[in-house]
Amino acid sequence: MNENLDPSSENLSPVERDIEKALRPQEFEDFTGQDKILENLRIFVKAAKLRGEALDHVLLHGPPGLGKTTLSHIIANEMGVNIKVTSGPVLDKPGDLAGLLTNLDSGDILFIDEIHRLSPLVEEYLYSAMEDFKIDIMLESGPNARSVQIGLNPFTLIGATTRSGLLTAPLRARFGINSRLAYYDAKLLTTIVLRSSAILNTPTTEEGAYEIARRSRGTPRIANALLRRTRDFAQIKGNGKIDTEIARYALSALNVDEHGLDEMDNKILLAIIDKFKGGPVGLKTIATAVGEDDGTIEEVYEPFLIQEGYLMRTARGREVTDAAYKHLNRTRLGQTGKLF
Ligand SMILES: Nc1ncnc2c1ncn2[C@@H]1O[C@H](COP(=O)(O)OP(=O)(O)OP(=O)(O)O)[C@@H](O)[C@H]1O
Ligand SMILES: [Mg+2]
Repeated sequence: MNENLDPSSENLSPVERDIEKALRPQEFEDFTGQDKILENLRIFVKAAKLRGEALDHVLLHGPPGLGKTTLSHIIANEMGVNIKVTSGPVLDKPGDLAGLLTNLDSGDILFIDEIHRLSPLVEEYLYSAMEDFKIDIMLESGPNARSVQIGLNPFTLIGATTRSGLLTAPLRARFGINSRLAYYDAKLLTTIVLRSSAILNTPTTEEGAYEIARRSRGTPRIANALLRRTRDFAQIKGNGKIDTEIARYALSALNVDEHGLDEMDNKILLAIIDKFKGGPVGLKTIATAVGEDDGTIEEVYEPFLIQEGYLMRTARGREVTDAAYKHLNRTRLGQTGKLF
């Protein structure tokens, strides 16, 4: 994904990080879209609070930037509990996990990002913690080594992943609540852009917001990033206001394609068209052609291309649609290599 448009929070400047924080919804009320998921979560949170219990474990999956981390923090706020944040690759020994788990108060949330990247050893260690709120810890080492079982405060594990296909069945089965976030339509993203521009004190017309929204790849993170950059253009090249004209100007200066597809989206479609006559072609072959991991293509890029009608998944492999040819200004050739 284009780095400028998809800043993961680690490589943001302090100012940008503050902005990111200000834009992040804090309560169910501020979170736009994903209605079905929200509706259920509100009920589960309310019921758990009424019973004075920890919320059941939650698995959030879906493409990057759709609100998994945001939703986890909202759940903690709404439950009125603490949230400890870690990630799969960081937890490389069961001991790291034990330290975190034993420090959780009753009802607290442990958020594990990129949970598909847990090592098998740590994952197995997590099973009894999730199921019985118990873990084994090793006392001493060498010949005196022995393990004791200790009880944990009831807690909620929230796991987030962009690659749910990589989760093992036993881990997946231990989540009582399992939600897949979907891409946002342009209308929802317009609401998000308008909310963000209000927080940023940038006057924005509904049409201007829509122009940004419809070119944001169905993704709130990209919509917010494009809004911030468009705001810069509005300030320097315009009168500080965002309308359709300045939005179009900014988006074209930022090389954002008319339909919001990013570089990798277009690369995938072009490879299928130019190298494989539009398909069908296998996923691994596409991955090699564009130099991207096949799992990432399958779980990050394909869902959007399929949703937007550029790509089809068939029994014989991936095929592009006429819309893809049109989008990329290519002409579909017949089997003989001649034009239809
Ligand atoms: N439903 C929403 N309403 C308003 N803003 C949202 C919504 N979802 C996400 N955002 C905004 O988009 C940004 C990215 O969301 P978030 O970090 O939660 O995505 P993520 O799914 O955790 O992504 P990743 O897989 O890369 O970790 C947030 O900072 C937030 O400002
Ligand atoms: Mg996240």
